Amino acid sequence: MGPRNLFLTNSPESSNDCEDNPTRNRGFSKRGDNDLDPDECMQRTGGLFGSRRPALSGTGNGDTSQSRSGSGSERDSWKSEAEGGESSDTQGPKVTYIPPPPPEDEDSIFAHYQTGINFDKYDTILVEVSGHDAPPAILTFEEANLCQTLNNNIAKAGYTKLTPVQKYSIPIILAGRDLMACAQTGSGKTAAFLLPILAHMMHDGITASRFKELQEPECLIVAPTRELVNQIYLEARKFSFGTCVRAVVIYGGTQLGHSIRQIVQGCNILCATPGRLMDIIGKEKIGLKQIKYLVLDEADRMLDMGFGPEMKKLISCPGMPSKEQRQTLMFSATFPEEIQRLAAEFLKSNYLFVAVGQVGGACRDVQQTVLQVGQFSKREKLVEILRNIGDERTMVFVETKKKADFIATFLCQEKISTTSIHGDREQKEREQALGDFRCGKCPVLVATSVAARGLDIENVQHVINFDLPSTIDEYVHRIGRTGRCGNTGRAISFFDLESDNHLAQPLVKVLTDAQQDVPAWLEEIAFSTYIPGFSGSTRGNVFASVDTRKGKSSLNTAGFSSSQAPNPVDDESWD
Ligand SMILES: Nc1ncnc2c1ncn2[C@@H]1O[C@H](COP(=O)(O)OP(=O)(O)OP(=O)(O)O)[C@@H](O)[C@H]1O
Repeated sequence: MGPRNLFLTNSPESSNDCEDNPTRNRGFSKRGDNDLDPDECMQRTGGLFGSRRPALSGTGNGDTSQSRSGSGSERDSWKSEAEGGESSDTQGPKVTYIPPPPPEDEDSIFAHYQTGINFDKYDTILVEVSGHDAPPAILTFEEANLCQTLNNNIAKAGYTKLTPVQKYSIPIILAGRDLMACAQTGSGKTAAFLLPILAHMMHDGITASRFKELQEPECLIVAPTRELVNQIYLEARKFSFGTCVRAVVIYGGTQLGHSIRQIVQGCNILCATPGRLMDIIGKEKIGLKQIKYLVLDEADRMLDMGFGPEMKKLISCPGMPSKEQRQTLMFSATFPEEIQRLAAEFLKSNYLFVAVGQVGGACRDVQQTVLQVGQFSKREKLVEILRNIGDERTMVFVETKKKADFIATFLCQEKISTTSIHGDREQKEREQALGDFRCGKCPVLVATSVAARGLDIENVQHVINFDLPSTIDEYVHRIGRTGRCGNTGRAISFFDLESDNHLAQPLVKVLTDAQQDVPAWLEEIAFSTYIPGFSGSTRGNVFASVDTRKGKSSLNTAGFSSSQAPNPVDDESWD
Protein backbone atom coordinates (compact mmCIF):
# COMPACT_ATOMS: atom_id res chain seq x y z
CA MET A 1 0.00 0.00 0.00
CA GLY A 2 1.24 3.43 -0.78
CA PRO A 3 1.44 6.39 1.51
CA ARG A 4 -1.88 7.98 2.39
CA ASN A 5 -3.33 10.75 4.44
CA LEU A 6 -0.44 13.09 4.75
CA PHE A 7 -1.22 15.79 7.26
CA LEU A 8 1.37 18.46 6.97
CA THR A 9 2.03 20.38 10.12
CA ASN A 10 4.07 23.33 9.09
CA SER A 11 1.33 25.87 8.91
CA PRO A 12 1.94 28.92 11.12
CA GLU A 13 -1.16 28.09 13.13
CA SER A 14 -0.08 24.63 14.04
CA SER A 15 3.33 25.73 15.08
CA ASN A 16 1.65 28.13 17.48
CA ASP A 17 -0.79 25.59 18.73
CA CYS A 18 -1.75 26.74 22.18
CA GLU A 19 -3.00 23.43 23.33
CA ASP A 20 0.54 22.18 23.45
CA ASN A 21 1.07 24.67 26.19
CA PRO A 22 0.96 22.64 29.39
CA THR A 23 -0.79 25.32 31.40
CA ARG A 24 -3.76 25.14 29.09
CA ASN A 25 -4.31 21.48 29.47
CA ARG A 26 -5.74 21.00 32.87
CA GLY A 27 -8.67 23.28 33.19
CA PHE A 28 -6.82 25.76 35.37
CA SER A 29 -6.47 28.52 32.86
CA LYS A 30 -7.26 32.04 33.98
CA ARG A 31 -9.55 32.41 31.01
CA GLY A 32 -11.85 29.90 32.58
CA ASP A 33 -11.00 27.52 29.81
CA ASN A 34 -12.54 24.28 30.65
CA ASP A 35 -10.68 21.68 28.69
CA LEU A 36 -13.89 20.09 27.68
CA ASP A 37 -14.44 17.78 24.82
CA PRO A 38 -12.82 19.53 21.91
CA ASP A 39 -15.22 17.39 19.96
CA GLU A 40 -17.85 19.63 21.27
CA CYS A 41 -16.18 22.95 21.54
CA MET A 42 -13.59 23.34 18.89
CA GLN A 43 -15.73 23.98 15.91
CA ARG A 44 -18.00 26.40 17.61
CA THR A 45 -16.11 29.59 17.79
CA GLY A 46 -13.75 29.11 14.94
CA GLY A 47 -10.69 28.61 17.06
CA LEU A 48 -8.10 30.74 18.66
CA PHE A 49 -7.31 32.37 15.39
CA GLY A 50 -10.83 33.44 14.70
CA SER A 51 -11.42 31.10 11.83
CA ARG A 52 -10.62 27.61 10.85
CA ARG A 53 -7.20 26.86 9.66
CA PRO A 54 -6.73 26.87 5.96
CA ALA A 55 -6.85 23.60 4.13
CA LEU A 56 -3.62 21.73 4.52
CA SER A 57 -2.03 20.13 1.58
CA GLY A 58 -2.00 16.40 1.44
CA THR A 59 -1.39 13.49 -0.81
CA GLY A 60 -2.73 10.01 -1.08
CA ASN A 61 -6.46 9.60 -1.18
CA GLY A 62 -7.10 13.27 -0.91
CA ASP A 63 -9.15 13.13 2.21
CA THR A 64 -7.13 15.97 3.63
CA SER A 65 -8.70 18.43 1.30
CA GLN A 66 -11.07 19.41 4.08
CA SER A 67 -10.06 22.37 6.12
CA ARG A 68 -9.21 21.68 9.69
CA SER A 69 -10.73 23.46 12.58
CA GLY A 70 -8.87 25.72 14.91
CA SER A 71 -7.83 24.45 18.24
CA GLY A 72 -7.75 27.05 20.93
CA SER A 73 -11.50 27.42 21.18
CA GLU A 74 -11.88 23.90 22.40
CA ARG A 75 -11.20 25.19 25.87
CA ASP A 76 -14.42 27.16 25.92
CA SER A 77 -16.98 26.24 28.49
CA TRP A 78 -20.20 24.46 27.61
CA LYS A 79 -22.09 27.57 28.47
CA SER A 80 -20.49 29.51 25.73
CA GLU A 81 -21.13 26.56 23.46
CA ALA A 82 -24.76 26.51 24.32
CA GLU A 83 -25.09 30.23 23.97
CA GLY A 84 -22.98 30.84 20.96
CA GLY A 85 -22.16 27.39 19.79
CA GLU A 86 -22.21 25.70 16.47
CA SER A 87 -25.62 26.93 15.75
CA SER A 88 -24.64 30.53 16.07
CA ASP A 89 -24.21 32.38 12.85
CA THR A 90 -22.05 34.98 14.48
CA GLN A 91 -19.26 32.81 15.79
CA GLY A 92 -17.18 30.86 13.35
CA PRO A 93 -18.23 28.93 10.32
CA LYS A 94 -21.32 26.81 10.49
CA VAL A 95 -20.76 23.09 10.80
CA THR A 96 -22.51 21.46 7.91
CA TYR A 97 -21.34 17.88 8.18
CA ILE A 98 -24.11 15.33 8.15
CA PRO A 99 -22.85 11.88 9.02
CA PRO A 100 -23.90 9.01 6.77
CA PRO A 101 -26.98 7.16 7.97
CA PRO A 102 -26.36 3.94 9.89
CA PRO A 103 -26.72 0.66 7.98
CA GLU A 104 -30.23 -0.63 7.49
CA ASP A 105 -29.60 -4.22 6.52
CA GLU A 106 -29.76 -6.79 9.25
CA ASP A 107 -26.39 -8.35 8.45
CA SER A 108 -24.60 -5.04 8.98
CA ILE A 109 -26.58 -4.17 12.08
CA PHE A 110 -25.65 -7.46 13.69
CA ALA A 111 -22.12 -7.73 12.32
CA HIS A 112 -19.76 -8.74 15.12
CA TYR A 113 -16.39 -10.24 15.71
CA GLN A 114 -15.64 -13.51 17.39
CA THR A 115 -14.92 -13.87 21.05
CA GLY A 116 -11.33 -14.96 21.65
CA ILE A 117 -9.69 -17.99 23.16
CA ASN A 118 -9.64 -16.38 26.59
CA PHE A 119 -13.34 -15.54 26.71
CA ASP A 120 -14.07 -18.47 29.01
CA LYS A 121 -11.31 -17.36 31.36
CA TYR A 122 -13.50 -14.37 32.27
CA ASP A 123 -15.35 -16.81 34.51
CA THR A 124 -12.32 -17.10 36.78
CA ILE A 125 -12.13 -13.36 37.51
CA LEU A 126 -13.18 -12.49 41.04
CA VAL A 127 -16.15 -10.21 41.37
CA GLU A 128 -17.04 -8.18 44.41
CA VAL A 129 -20.41 -6.58 44.93
CA SER A 130 -20.81 -4.09 47.75
CA GLY A 131 -23.83 -2.29 49.08
CA HIS A 132 -26.95 -3.66 50.68
CA ASP A 133 -29.39 -6.23 49.35
CA ALA A 134 -27.74 -6.91 46.04
CA PRO A 135 -29.77 -9.29 43.89
CA PRO A 136 -27.95 -12.52 43.05
CA ALA A 137 -25.98 -12.74 39.85
CA ILE A 138 -27.42 -14.60 36.91
CA LEU A 139 -25.47 -17.24 35.05
CA THR A 140 -27.26 -17.30 31.73
CA PHE A 141 -29.17 -14.96 29.45
CA GLU A 142 -32.28 -17.12 30.00
CA GLU A 143 -32.22 -16.29 33.72
CA ALA A 144 -32.56 -12.61 32.86
CA ASN A 145 -36.05 -13.37 31.56
CA LEU A 146 -35.83 -10.90 28.72
CA CYS A 147 -38.53 -10.69 26.09
CA GLN A 148 -38.31 -12.79 22.95
CA THR A 149 -37.29 -9.91 20.69
CA LEU A 150 -34.38 -9.02 22.93
CA ASN A 151 -33.35 -12.67 23.14
CA ASN A 152 -33.44 -12.91 19.36
CA ASN A 153 -31.26 -9.84 19.06
CA ILE A 154 -28.80 -11.17 21.62
CA ALA A 155 -28.53 -14.39 19.62
CA LYS A 156 -28.11 -12.52 16.34
CA ALA A 157 -25.35 -10.46 17.96
CA GLY A 158 -23.51 -13.72 18.59
CA TYR A 159 -23.78 -13.57 22.39
CA THR A 160 -24.23 -16.99 23.92
CA LYS A 161 -22.64 -16.50 27.30
CA LEU A 162 -22.67 -13.62 29.77
CA THR A 163 -19.47 -11.85 30.73
CA PRO A 164 -18.93 -11.30 34.48
CA VAL A 165 -19.94 -7.64 34.44
CA GLN A 166 -23.14 -8.67 32.64
CA LYS A 167 -23.87 -11.48 35.11
CA TYR A 168 -23.86 -9.02 37.99
CA SER A 169 -25.05 -5.77 36.45
CA ILE A 170 -28.07 -7.07 34.54
CA PRO A 171 -30.00 -8.30 37.63
CA ILE A 172 -29.00 -5.19 39.58
CA ILE A 173 -30.35 -2.89 36.88
CA LEU A 174 -33.43 -5.06 36.40
CA ALA A 175 -34.07 -4.68 40.13
CA GLY A 176 -34.14 -0.91 39.67
CA ARG A 177 -30.99 -0.24 41.66
CA ASP A 178 -28.40 2.45 40.98
CA LEU A 179 -25.04 1.03 40.03
CA MET A 180 -21.39 1.88 39.74
CA ALA A 181 -19.65 -0.90 37.84
CA CYS A 182 -15.98 -1.30 37.14
CA ALA A 183 -14.76 -4.02 34.82
CA GLN A 184 -11.81 -4.49 32.53
CA THR A 185 -11.68 -3.01 29.05
CA GLY A 186 -13.43 -4.97 26.33
CA SER A 187 -15.49 -7.11 28.71
CA GLY A 188 -18.98 -6.13 27.60
CA LYS A 189 -20.00 -3.20 29.76
CA THR A 190 -22.13 -1.67 27.00
CA ALA A 191 -24.52 -4.60 26.79
CA ALA A 192 -24.45 -4.81 30.59
CA PHE A 193 -26.43 -1.56 30.77
CA LEU A 194 -28.25 -1.57 27.43
CA LEU A 195 -29.97 -4.93 27.78
CA PRO A 196 -31.65 -4.38 31.16
CA ILE A 197 -32.63 -0.82 30.24
CA LEU A 198 -34.25 -2.10 27.07
CA ALA A 199 -35.93 -4.87 29.04
CA HIS A 200 -37.42 -2.27 31.39
CA MET A 201 -38.58 -0.15 28.47
CA MET A 202 -40.18 -3.11 26.75
CA HIS A 203 -41.91 -4.09 29.95
CA ASP A 204 -43.06 -0.64 31.07
CA GLY A 205 -43.85 0.77 27.65
CA ILE A 206 -42.50 3.98 26.21
CA THR A 207 -44.06 7.38 25.91
CA ALA A 208 -41.98 9.28 23.36
CA SER A 209 -43.21 8.89 19.83
CA ARG A 210 -42.61 10.59 16.54
CA PHE A 211 -46.02 12.21 16.79
CA LYS A 212 -45.06 14.31 19.80
CA GLU A 213 -43.79 17.81 19.31
CA LEU A 214 -41.44 17.74 22.28
CA GLN A 215 -39.39 14.58 22.47
CA GLU A 216 -38.88 13.30 25.99
CA PRO A 217 -36.53 10.33 26.00
CA GLU A 218 -36.72 7.75 28.76
CA CYS A 219 -33.02 6.99 28.67
CA LEU A 220 -30.03 9.30 28.38
CA ILE A 221 -26.55 7.91 27.79
CA VAL A 222 -23.58 10.26 27.88
CA ALA A 223 -19.99 9.46 26.93
CA PRO A 224 -16.92 11.60 26.39
CA THR A 225 -16.19 11.32 22.68
CA ARG A 226 -18.14 11.44 19.47
CA GLU A 227 -16.94 8.12 18.14
CA LEU A 228 -17.74 6.35 21.38
CA VAL A 229 -21.20 7.79 21.63
CA ASN A 230 -21.86 6.73 18.07
CA GLN A 231 -20.68 3.23 18.86
CA ILE A 232 -23.01 3.03 21.87
CA TYR A 233 -25.85 4.22 19.65
CA LEU A 234 -25.16 1.45 17.12
CA GLU A 235 -25.25 -1.09 19.95
CA ALA A 236 -28.52 0.37 21.23
CA ARG A 237 -29.95 0.22 17.73
CA LYS A 238 -28.83 -3.39 17.38
CA PHE A 239 -30.38 -4.56 20.62
CA SER A 240 -33.59 -2.61 20.04
CA PHE A 241 -33.98 -3.97 16.51
CA GLY A 242 -37.57 -4.99 15.84
CA THR A 243 -38.91 -3.13 18.88
CA CYS A 244 -40.67 0.21 19.05
CA VAL A 245 -37.78 1.72 21.00
CA ARG A 246 -35.95 4.31 18.96
CA ALA A 247 -32.36 5.26 19.74
CA VAL A 248 -30.87 8.54 18.53
CA VAL A 249 -27.31 9.83 18.60
CA ILE A 250 -26.19 13.46 18.71
CA TYR A 251 -22.64 14.74 18.86
CA GLY A 252 -20.54 17.77 18.03
CA GLY A 253 -18.85 18.37 14.70
CA THR A 254 -22.09 17.62 12.88
CA GLN A 255 -24.83 19.92 11.70
CA LEU A 256 -27.01 20.93 14.63
CA GLY A 257 -30.11 20.83 12.44
CA HIS A 258 -29.33 17.22 11.65
CA SER A 259 -29.23 16.36 15.37
CA ILE A 260 -32.56 18.09 15.88
CA ARG A 261 -34.12 16.29 12.91
CA GLN A 262 -33.02 12.95 14.34
CA ILE A 263 -34.62 13.75 17.67
CA VAL A 264 -37.97 14.98 16.38
CA GLN A 265 -38.48 11.70 14.55
CA GLY A 266 -38.88 10.07 17.95
CA CYS A 267 -36.37 9.47 20.68
CA ASN A 268 -36.49 6.96 23.50
CA ILE A 269 -32.79 6.44 24.05
CA LEU A 270 -30.62 9.49 23.51
CA CYS A 271 -26.87 8.88 23.18
CA ALA A 272 -24.99 12.15 23.38
CA THR A 273 -21.72 13.91 23.98
CA PRO A 274 -22.04 16.56 26.66
CA GLY A 275 -21.56 19.71 24.56
CA ARG A 276 -24.14 18.84 21.92
CA LEU A 277 -26.50 17.61 24.60
CA MET A 278 -26.35 20.91 26.46
CA ASP A 279 -26.88 22.78 23.19
CA ILE A 280 -29.99 20.79 22.43
CA ILE A 281 -31.30 21.15 25.97
CA GLY A 282 -30.58 24.89 25.81
CA LYS A 283 -32.63 25.09 22.62
CA GLU A 284 -35.47 23.20 24.30
CA LYS A 285 -35.44 20.52 21.65
CA ILE A 286 -35.80 17.75 24.19
CA GLY A 287 -37.53 17.51 27.53
CA LEU A 288 -35.92 15.67 30.41
CA LYS A 289 -39.04 14.99 32.46
CA GLN A 290 -39.39 11.41 31.34
CA ILE A 291 -35.78 10.38 31.98
CA LYS A 292 -35.84 7.14 33.93
CA TYR A 293 -32.32 5.96 33.15
CA LEU A 294 -29.21 8.11 33.17
CA VAL A 295 -26.04 6.31 32.08
CA LEU A 296 -22.54 7.73 32.38
CA ASP A 297 -20.23 5.57 30.29
CA GLU A 298 -16.54 6.10 31.04
CA ALA A 299 -18.02 7.56 34.20
CA ASP A 300 -14.73 8.53 35.84
CA ARG A 301 -13.98 10.65 32.79
CA MET A 302 -17.46 12.12 32.80
CA LEU A 303 -17.11 13.18 36.42
CA ASP A 304 -13.56 14.49 36.46
CA MET A 305 -12.87 18.17 36.36
CA GLY A 306 -13.17 18.29 32.59
CA PHE A 307 -16.75 17.10 32.26
CA GLY A 308 -17.84 17.04 35.90
CA PRO A 309 -19.21 20.59 35.95
CA GLU A 310 -21.28 19.86 32.85
CA MET A 311 -22.66 16.70 34.35
CA LYS A 312 -23.65 18.65 37.45
CA LYS A 313 -25.43 21.14 35.25
CA LEU A 314 -27.14 18.29 33.46
CA ILE A 315 -28.62 16.83 36.62
CA SER A 316 -29.85 20.23 37.72
CA CYS A 317 -31.44 21.08 34.37
CA PRO A 318 -35.13 21.98 34.54
CA GLY A 319 -37.23 18.86 34.37
CA MET A 320 -34.44 16.38 35.10
CA PRO A 321 -35.83 13.93 37.66
CA SER A 322 -33.98 13.89 40.96
CA LYS A 323 -31.67 10.99 41.69
CA GLU A 324 -34.42 9.46 43.81
CA GLN A 325 -36.70 9.41 40.81
CA ARG A 326 -34.34 8.14 38.14
CA GLN A 327 -31.99 5.17 37.90
CA THR A 328 -28.37 6.24 37.51
CA LEU A 329 -25.77 3.85 36.14
CA MET A 330 -22.04 4.40 35.88
CA PHE A 331 -19.57 2.21 34.04
CA SER A 332 -15.83 2.31 33.50
CA ALA A 333 -12.68 0.23 33.60
CA THR A 334 -11.11 2.71 35.99
CA PHE A 335 -12.62 4.44 38.99
CA PRO A 336 -10.30 6.59 41.09
CA GLU A 337 -11.55 6.84 44.62
CA GLU A 338 -12.00 10.58 44.71
CA ILE A 339 -14.13 10.33 41.57
CA GLN A 340 -16.20 7.65 43.27
CA ARG A 341 -16.86 10.12 46.03
CA LEU A 342 -17.99 12.75 43.53
CA ALA A 343 -20.28 10.18 41.98
CA ALA A 344 -22.28 9.89 45.18
CA GLU A 345 -23.97 13.17 44.32
CA PHE A 346 -25.49 11.51 41.27
CA LEU A 347 -26.45 8.20 42.85
CA LYS A 348 -28.98 7.10 45.43
CA SER A 349 -27.24 6.39 48.74
CA ASN A 350 -27.98 2.68 48.47
CA TYR A 351 -26.26 2.25 45.10
CA LEU A 352 -24.44 -0.99 44.45
CA PHE A 353 -20.80 -1.20 43.47
CA VAL A 354 -19.59 -4.02 41.25
CA ALA A 355 -15.86 -4.59 40.88
CA VAL A 356 -14.86 -7.22 38.36
CA GLY A 357 -11.26 -8.08 39.14
CA GLN A 358 -9.06 -5.19 40.05
CA VAL A 359 -10.51 -1.71 39.80
CA GLY A 360 -8.41 0.07 37.23
CA GLY A 361 -6.54 -3.10 36.35
CA ALA A 362 -5.30 -3.77 32.84
CA CYS A 363 -6.83 -6.52 30.76
CA ARG A 364 -4.73 -9.64 31.23
CA ASP A 365 -5.18 -10.66 27.62
CA VAL A 366 -2.89 -7.84 26.60
CA GLN A 367 0.79 -8.69 26.63
CA GLN A 368 2.49 -5.55 27.86
CA THR A 369 6.06 -4.56 27.04
CA VAL A 370 7.80 -1.41 28.22
CA LEU A 371 10.89 -0.28 26.35
CA GLN A 372 13.26 2.46 27.37
CA VAL A 373 13.29 4.76 24.35
CA GLY A 374 14.49 8.35 24.40
CA GLN A 375 12.60 11.09 22.59
CA PHE A 376 15.01 11.17 19.66
CA SER A 377 15.04 7.42 19.05
CA LYS A 378 11.29 6.95 19.12
CA ARG A 379 10.61 7.38 15.43
CA GLU A 380 13.26 4.92 14.38
CA LYS A 381 12.01 2.39 16.91
CA LEU A 382 8.43 2.86 15.79
CA VAL A 383 9.29 2.15 12.18
CA GLU A 384 11.29 -0.91 13.17
CA ILE A 385 8.36 -2.30 15.17
CA LEU A 386 5.77 -1.48 12.49
CA ARG A 387 7.87 -3.17 9.81
CA ASN A 388 8.01 -6.30 11.96
CA ILE A 389 4.30 -6.16 12.60
CA GLY A 390 3.47 -5.99 8.93
CA ASP A 391 -0.18 -5.40 8.11
CA GLU A 392 -1.63 -6.18 11.52
CA ARG A 393 -3.88 -3.45 12.83
CA THR A 394 -2.01 -1.13 15.16
CA MET A 395 -2.97 1.97 17.13
CA VAL A 396 -0.14 4.37 17.88
CA PHE A 397 -0.85 6.82 20.70
CA VAL A 398 0.92 10.15 20.89
CA GLU A 399 0.56 13.05 23.29
CA THR A 400 -0.51 15.96 21.10
CA LYS A 401 -2.61 16.60 18.04
CA LYS A 402 0.31 18.23 16.33
CA LYS A 403 2.43 15.20 16.94
CA ALA A 404 -0.30 12.92 15.63
CA ASP A 405 -0.16 14.80 12.34
CA PHE A 406 3.58 14.74 12.36
CA ILE A 407 3.95 11.03 13.07
CA ALA A 408 1.23 10.11 10.57
CA THR A 409 3.02 12.13 7.92
CA PHE A 410 6.32 10.58 8.83
CA LEU A 411 4.93 7.03 8.61
CA CYS A 412 3.35 7.76 5.26
CA GLN A 413 6.72 8.96 4.02
CA GLU A 414 8.13 5.67 5.26
CA LYS A 415 5.51 3.97 3.06
CA ILE A 416 3.56 2.65 6.02
CA SER A 417 -0.10 3.10 5.29
CA THR A 418 -1.34 5.32 8.08
CA THR A 419 -4.23 7.50 9.04
CA SER A 420 -4.86 9.62 12.11
CA ILE A 421 -7.56 10.71 14.51
CA HIS A 422 -7.46 13.65 16.86
CA GLY A 423 -9.53 16.60 17.98
CA ASP A 424 -8.24 19.03 15.38
CA ARG A 425 -9.50 16.97 12.48
CA GLU A 426 -12.87 17.66 10.94
CA GLN A 427 -15.50 15.18 12.07
CA LYS A 428 -15.80 13.89 8.53
CA GLU A 429 -12.06 13.20 8.48
CA ARG A 430 -12.21 11.50 11.87
CA GLU A 431 -14.95 9.19 10.72
CA GLN A 432 -13.15 8.50 7.47
CA ALA A 433 -9.95 7.72 9.38
CA LEU A 434 -11.73 5.33 11.71
CA GLY A 435 -13.48 3.71 8.76
CA ASP A 436 -10.19 3.23 6.89
CA PHE A 437 -8.65 1.72 9.98
CA ARG A 438 -11.62 -0.54 10.74
CA CYS A 439 -11.72 -1.98 7.24
CA GLY A 440 -7.95 -2.49 7.13
CA LYS A 441 -7.34 0.01 4.34
CA CYS A 442 -5.00 1.82 6.72
CA PRO A 443 -3.63 -0.69 9.21
CA VAL A 444 -1.98 1.99 11.32
CA LEU A 445 -3.98 4.61 13.20
CA VAL A 446 -2.07 7.37 14.94
CA ALA A 447 -4.26 8.76 17.70
CA THR A 448 -4.36 11.10 20.64
CA SER A 449 -6.29 10.33 23.80
CA VAL A 450 -9.48 11.02 21.89
CA ALA A 451 -9.35 7.35 20.84
CA ALA A 452 -8.17 5.96 24.17
CA ARG A 453 -11.49 5.05 25.68
CA GLY A 454 -14.26 2.74 24.70
CA LEU A 455 -13.59 2.24 21.00
CA ASP A 456 -14.28 -1.34 20.02
CA ILE A 457 -12.48 -2.08 16.78
CA GLU A 458 -12.16 -5.59 15.49
CA ASN A 459 -8.74 -7.09 15.16
CA VAL A 460 -6.61 -4.40 16.73
CA GLN A 461 -3.62 -6.56 17.52
CA HIS A 462 -1.20 -3.93 18.74
CA VAL A 463 -1.20 -0.73 20.70
CA ILE A 464 1.97 1.31 20.73
CA ASN A 465 2.39 4.11 23.25
CA PHE A 466 4.79 6.26 21.29
CA ASP A 467 4.31 8.68 24.15
CA LEU A 468 3.08 7.41 27.47
CA PRO A 469 0.00 9.19 28.76
CA SER A 470 0.20 11.35 31.85
CA THR A 471 -1.92 9.03 33.98
CA ILE A 472 -1.92 5.30 34.50
CA ASP A 473 -5.69 5.12 34.08
CA GLU A 474 -5.29 6.52 30.60
CA TYR A 475 -2.66 3.85 29.96
CA VAL A 476 -5.11 1.14 31.01
CA HIS A 477 -7.76 2.47 28.62
CA ARG A 478 -5.34 2.88 25.72
CA ILE A 479 -3.96 -0.63 25.88
CA GLY A 480 -7.51 -1.87 26.24
CA ARG A 481 -8.13 -1.09 22.55
CA THR A 482 -6.57 -4.49 21.97
CA GLY A 483 -7.17 -7.80 23.73
CA ARG A 484 -10.92 -7.40 23.71
CA CYS A 485 -13.63 -9.93 24.39
CA GLY A 486 -11.21 -12.77 25.14
CA ASN A 487 -8.93 -12.06 22.19
CA THR A 488 -5.25 -11.54 22.79
CA GLY A 489 -3.29 -8.39 21.97
CA ARG A 490 0.05 -6.70 22.48
CA ALA A 491 0.97 -3.32 23.88
CA ILE A 492 4.40 -1.77 23.54
CA SER A 493 5.19 1.43 25.41
CA PHE A 494 8.12 3.76 24.92
CA PHE A 495 9.31 4.93 28.31
CA ASP A 496 11.29 8.14 28.18
CA LEU A 497 13.52 8.63 31.21
CA GLU A 498 13.28 12.37 30.72
CA SER A 499 9.53 12.61 31.09
CA ASP A 500 7.90 9.38 32.28
CA ASN A 501 9.47 8.63 35.64
CA HIS A 502 6.35 9.63 37.53
CA LEU A 503 4.58 6.72 35.85
CA ALA A 504 7.13 4.09 36.86
CA GLN A 505 5.53 3.13 40.14
CA PRO A 506 1.93 2.80 38.97
CA LEU A 507 3.15 1.14 35.80
CA VAL A 508 5.02 -1.50 37.77
CA LYS A 509 1.87 -2.14 39.73
CA VAL A 510 -0.33 -2.46 36.66
CA LEU A 511 2.19 -4.81 35.03
CA THR A 512 2.55 -6.88 38.19
CA ASP A 513 -1.17 -7.15 38.76
CA ALA A 514 -1.67 -8.28 35.18
CA GLN A 515 1.10 -10.86 35.66
CA GLN A 516 3.40 -9.26 33.14
CA ASP A 517 7.17 -9.18 33.19
CA VAL A 518 8.51 -6.04 34.80
CA PRO A 519 11.85 -4.83 33.44
CA ALA A 520 14.46 -4.49 36.20
CA TRP A 521 15.28 -0.93 35.14
CA LEU A 522 11.65 0.09 35.51
CA GLU A 523 11.43 -1.45 38.94
CA GLU A 524 14.53 0.45 39.94
CA ILE A 525 13.05 3.76 38.82
CA ALA A 526 9.82 2.89 40.60
CA PHE A 527 11.61 2.26 43.86
CA SER A 528 13.62 5.43 43.61
CA THR A 529 10.60 7.58 42.76
CA TYR A 530 8.69 8.15 45.94
CA ILE A 531 4.98 8.71 45.65
CA PRO A 532 3.35 9.48 48.99
CA GLY A 533 0.68 6.97 49.84
CA PHE A 534 1.47 4.60 47.01
CA SER A 535 1.15 1.09 48.29
CA GLY A 536 3.68 -0.51 45.99
CA SER A 537 3.28 -3.99 44.67
CA THR A 538 0.06 -5.58 45.77
CA ARG A 539 0.03 -8.69 43.71
CA GLY A 540 -1.88 -10.46 46.44
CA ASN A 541 -4.44 -7.70 46.84
CA VAL A 542 -7.15 -8.49 44.38
CA PHE A 543 -9.20 -5.41 45.12
CA ALA A 544 -6.63 -2.70 45.61
CA SER A 545 -9.32 -0.12 45.30
CA VAL A 546 -12.88 -0.81 46.24
CA ASP A 547 -16.15 0.81 46.98
CA THR A 548 -15.14 4.00 48.80
CA ARG A 549 -18.09 3.66 51.13
CA LYS A 550 -16.16 0.90 52.85
CA GLY A 551 -13.93 3.62 54.22
CA LYS A 552 -10.74 2.16 52.86
CA SER A 553 -8.23 4.68 51.76
CA SER A 554 -5.89 2.53 49.72
CA LEU A 555 -5.02 3.89 46.32
CA ASN A 556 -6.32 2.18 43.28
CA THR A 557 -4.04 0.74 40.66
CA ALA A 558 -3.42 4.18 39.43
CA GLY A 559 -1.49 5.56 42.30
CA PHE A 560 -2.46 8.66 40.45
CA SER A 561 -5.86 9.33 39.21
CA SER A 562 -6.93 11.34 36.25
CA SER A 563 -7.91 14.28 38.36
CA GLN A 564 -4.81 14.53 40.46
CA ALA A 565 -2.03 13.36 38.26
CA PRO A 566 0.40 15.69 36.66
CA ASN A 567 -0.72 16.28 33.14
CA PRO A 568 2.18 18.00 31.53
CA VAL A 569 1.57 17.64 27.86
CA ASP A 570 -1.31 15.43 26.95
CA ASP A 571 -3.33 17.95 25.04
CA GLU A 572 -6.31 15.72 24.58
CA SER A 573 -6.50 14.12 27.93
CA TRP A 574 -9.70 16.06 28.40
CA ASP A 575 -11.19 15.21 25.09
N1 LIG B 1 -21.67 -11.75 26.21
C1 LIG B 1 -20.99 -11.47 25.12
N2 LIG B 1 -20.70 -12.41 24.19
C2 LIG B 1 -20.00 -12.12 23.07
N3 LIG B 1 -19.52 -10.89 22.78
C3 LIG B 1 -19.76 -9.91 23.67
C4 LIG B 1 -20.50 -10.14 24.88
N4 LIG B 1 -20.58 -8.97 25.54
C5 LIG B 1 -19.93 -8.05 24.80
N5 LIG B 1 -19.44 -8.61 23.69
C6 LIG B 1 -18.64 -7.92 22.64
O1 LIG B 1 -17.39 -7.59 23.24
C7 LIG B 1 -16.87 -6.39 22.68
C8 LIG B 1 -16.47 -5.44 23.78
O2 LIG B 1 -17.61 -4.98 24.46
P1 LIG B 1 -17.74 -3.48 24.99
O3 LIG B 1 -17.32 -2.53 23.93
O4 LIG B 1 -19.09 -3.32 25.58
O5 LIG B 1 -16.61 -3.49 26.13
P2 LIG B 1 -16.38 -2.48 27.32
O6 LIG B 1 -16.28 -3.30 28.55
O7 LIG B 1 -17.38 -1.40 27.29
O8 LIG B 1 -14.92 -1.91 26.94
P3 LIG B 1 -14.23 -0.49 27.26
O9 LIG B 1 -13.86 -0.50 28.71
O10 LIG B 1 -13.05 -0.46 26.37
O11 LIG B 1 -15.25 0.56 26.95
C9 LIG B 1 -17.96 -5.84 21.77
O12 LIG B 1 -17.63 -6.19 20.43
C10 LIG B 1 -19.20 -6.58 22.21
O13 LIG B 1 -20.16 -6.75 21.18
